[in-house]
Amino acid sequence: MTYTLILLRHGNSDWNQKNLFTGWVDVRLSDQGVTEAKRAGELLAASGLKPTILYTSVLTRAIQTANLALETADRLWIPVKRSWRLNERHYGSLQGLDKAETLATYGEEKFMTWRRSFDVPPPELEDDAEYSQVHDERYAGIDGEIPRTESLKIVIDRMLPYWESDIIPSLKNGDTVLVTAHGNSLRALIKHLDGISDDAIAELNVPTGIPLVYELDDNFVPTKPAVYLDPEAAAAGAAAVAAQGKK
Ligand SMILES: O=C(O)[C@@H](CO)OP(=O)(O)O
Repeated sequence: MTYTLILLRHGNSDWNQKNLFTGWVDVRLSDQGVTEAKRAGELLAASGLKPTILYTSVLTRAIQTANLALETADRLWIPVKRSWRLNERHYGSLQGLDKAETLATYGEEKFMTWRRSFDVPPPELEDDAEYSQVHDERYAGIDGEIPRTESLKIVIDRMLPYWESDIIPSLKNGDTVLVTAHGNSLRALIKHLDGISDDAIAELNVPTGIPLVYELDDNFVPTKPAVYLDPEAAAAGAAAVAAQGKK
């Protein structure tokens, strides 16, 4: 028995376009992101893959992306589950800062440690800061504290319980699962699925808006390398993410 899992990072957002650290700030898709999301739906339809359940974060850019992709693929009707556990990594006090300015101010080593180290979170965001989420009603019911910052390790620790409790049961049920989430929450899931080391994960970047398809075995381990439905665009998109800040 094999299981099909499709991962999709949201399309380019307004803040991706402006080159700002985003994290839990609830920005919307840019026009480019809308186009990317529709194209993701075209790629899904052309591949013959038919998602039967959708998982998203509770951030608008992921929800918009999923809706546009599924509408394009004529599957807007499938059941949906959303969880904050699929949210982007909380970027702490970097949320809202310009990536190029941050790089220039703090230097490459610190910038890359904050962006891509496994377990060093950026400084915490103050509760009264403009881009804090502590009073956001969508997080009123979350178990435990709302994060003030997160490392990739912390994202893995809050995302994996949901993978186990909800997404794996859907796969076991025979569903073709579409997970629409974020650069760093998907890096967390890919690290787990592909068994990538804490060091090597620094090099992995996820492009916006291109479905990544896994075939998993009975132990939910990939039977072969996952495939982007547009490999060329995915490689170019991942390189663009890696270069953020340097322009
Ligand atoms: O700003 C963010 O929230 C993320 C994703 O857009 O950026 P980065 O790729 O720098 O982790």
